[in-house]
Amino acid sequence: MMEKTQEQVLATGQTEFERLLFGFADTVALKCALELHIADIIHSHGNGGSITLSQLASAIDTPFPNISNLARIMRFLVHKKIFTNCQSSDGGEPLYGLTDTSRWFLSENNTSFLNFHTHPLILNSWYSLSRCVIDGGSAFKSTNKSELWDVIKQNPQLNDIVNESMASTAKFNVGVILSEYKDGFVNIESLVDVGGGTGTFVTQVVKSYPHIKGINFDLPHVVATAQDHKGVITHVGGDMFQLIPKVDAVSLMYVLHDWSDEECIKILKNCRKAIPEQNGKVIIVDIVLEQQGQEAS
Ligand SMILES: C[S@@+](CC[C@H](N)C(=O)[O-])C[C@H]1O[C@@H](n2cnc3c(N)ncnc32)[C@H](O)[C@@H]1O
Repeated sequence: MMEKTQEQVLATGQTEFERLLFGFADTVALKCALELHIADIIHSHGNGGSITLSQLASAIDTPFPNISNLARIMRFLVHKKIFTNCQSSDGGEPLYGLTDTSRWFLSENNTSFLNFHTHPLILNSWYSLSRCVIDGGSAFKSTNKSELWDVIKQNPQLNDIVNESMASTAKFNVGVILSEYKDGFVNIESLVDVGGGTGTFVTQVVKSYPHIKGINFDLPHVVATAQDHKGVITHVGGDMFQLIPKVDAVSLMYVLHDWSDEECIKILKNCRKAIPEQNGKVIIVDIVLEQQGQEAS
C-alpha cells in the first residue's frame, strides 16, 4: 500500500478534527427539531406519516417568511438519520419521514430527556470543564456555584424536567432488566431503589414480583412530587450519604456514575449497612466502560 503524502495526512486529520469540533451541532439540531415539533408533525400527518417541506412549514405554528433554512436543517437531520427523505411515488416533492431515532422525541414518548440535557443550566456547565479538570469537583458546581441536586431543589420546573426525564428512560430500562435478570429478584422479600427518582423502577419490579415490598428512596423534594402508585410501593425521602432503609436488597440504577470514587464508597458502605450480613444483595445498573474507554455493549 502506498504511504500517505504529508498533505493527505493533514487532510485526514483536519476532517476528523472538524467532525469533533462540530459535534455540538448534532445536539442543537436535535433541540431545534424538538422545539419546532418536527417529529410530532410528521407522525401526525395523514400521508402514512410522511410530509413535504411545504406541508411541514405550514404545520409549524409560526409563519415562515422563507423556508430555505428549514430545508437546510432538514437536510442535516436526514444526513444524521434522524429523518428520512424519499421521492414521492407521484413524482411530486420529496417526502420526509420518521426513523427509529426520531421516534424518541415524539411527545408521546416523553421528550424530557432531551429537554434536561439541553437545559441552559446544563449546557452552560460544559464551559467550565477545563476549570473543573484543574480544580476537581463537577463542572456544574463550578458554573452554578451549587451542585445539580441542590439547584433542582430550588427550581420546581427543573425538578419536574429531571424527574420526568429519569422516569422516561427508567421505563425503558426496567423492561430490559426484568427480561434479562429474571432470577435476580426471586429470593428478595424487600427492595429499596436508592436514587429511584419518582419510583418507576421499583414500581415495575413489584408489579412483576408482587411478593416484594418495594421502597423508592430519593431526596425529599423528589419523592414529594412522586405519584402514590396506589400503595404498590412506599416512597421514602432521605439522603443516601446518611442512611438507607433496611431491606433484603438495594438497587442503584444510574446513580453511581454521578459521584466520585470516594462518594461511591460512602454510598456503597451505606448499602452494606442496609442489607443482611449473609445474603443481602446490591443490584447496580450503570454505564460500564471497557479498558479502552468505550462503553460495553
Ligand atoms: C441520574 S438520577 C437516576 C434516577 C433513577 N435511578 C433512574 O435511573 O431513572 C440520580 C438520582 O439520584 C438522586 N439523588 C441525588 N443525591 C441523592 C442523595 N443524597 N440521596 C438520595 N438520592 C439522591 C437524584 O435526586 C436522582 O433522582
